[in-house]
Amino acid sequence: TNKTPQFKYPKGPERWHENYPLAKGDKQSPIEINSKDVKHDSSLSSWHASYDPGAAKTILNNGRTCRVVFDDTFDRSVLRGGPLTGAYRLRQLHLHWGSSDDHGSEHVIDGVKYAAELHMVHWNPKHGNFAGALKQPDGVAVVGIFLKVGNTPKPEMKRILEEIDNIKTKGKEAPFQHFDPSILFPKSRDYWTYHGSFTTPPCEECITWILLREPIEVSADQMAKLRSLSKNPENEPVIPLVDNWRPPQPVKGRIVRASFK
Ligand SMILES: CN(C)c1nnc([C@H](N)S(N)(=O)=O)s1
Ligand SMILES: [Zn+2]
Repeated sequence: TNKTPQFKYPKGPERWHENYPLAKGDKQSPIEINSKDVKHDSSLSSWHASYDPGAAKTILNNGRTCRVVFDDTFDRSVLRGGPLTGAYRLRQLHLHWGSSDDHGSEHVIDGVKYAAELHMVHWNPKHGNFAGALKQPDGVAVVGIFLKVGNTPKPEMKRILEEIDNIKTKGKEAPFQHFDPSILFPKSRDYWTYHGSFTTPPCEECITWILLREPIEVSADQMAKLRSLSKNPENEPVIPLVDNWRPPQPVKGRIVRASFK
């Protein structure tokens, strides 16, 4: 039972376009990826992240997701290679998850919905600042990592989930330092890439998506921990922060390339 995703916006995803016209664009995200339609591109190089653990600053609950914010005032934590030209600066990471383990990811792979999807948002400094990058087709690069419930959970996820108790309600923020998000990467560097958008309004179509093929494992308890976050501010009636995912959008003829055969 995939309950309709809940969002902080007064309207659900089907009505976002009434206030955010881009939401009805031709390059919206997320999308369903079907391996039969994917094109292997042997010219795609491998991607490389060089993150400075000292760039991690805080973790916050913005009522929509839990987000770790990084210092992006210079090329301190960058992503290069793959489909990208130049170095993109890591700005923040956040997650999308469901109300149960059978759904929660935004992208759907060959019909599979993962329990959660982690996004690492990077921007291209050639566009001056983040706001400027949002207006460019090559402005932003998001690495997406799928999370599935398993018996050998990644110890590195613990760091983020340990902080959850300090940011239970909307607006809560806690220091989050000495954290290198590359420890969350799976073994394989295989990825799909396509051009799309932010999955929350205003849904700017400025994103080069790099979706890692190999999911990482989290435990059922870790998923329950994520679902213990609330959308409401402190001292207000509890609204569980779950199902903060946008449903797949029309592909509209876009080609999804794979770095692997
Ligand atoms: C402006 N920023 C950083 C973002 N806007 N929308 C975001 C979405 N959560 S996603 N999923 O990254 O497109 S992140
Ligand atoms: Zn996201």
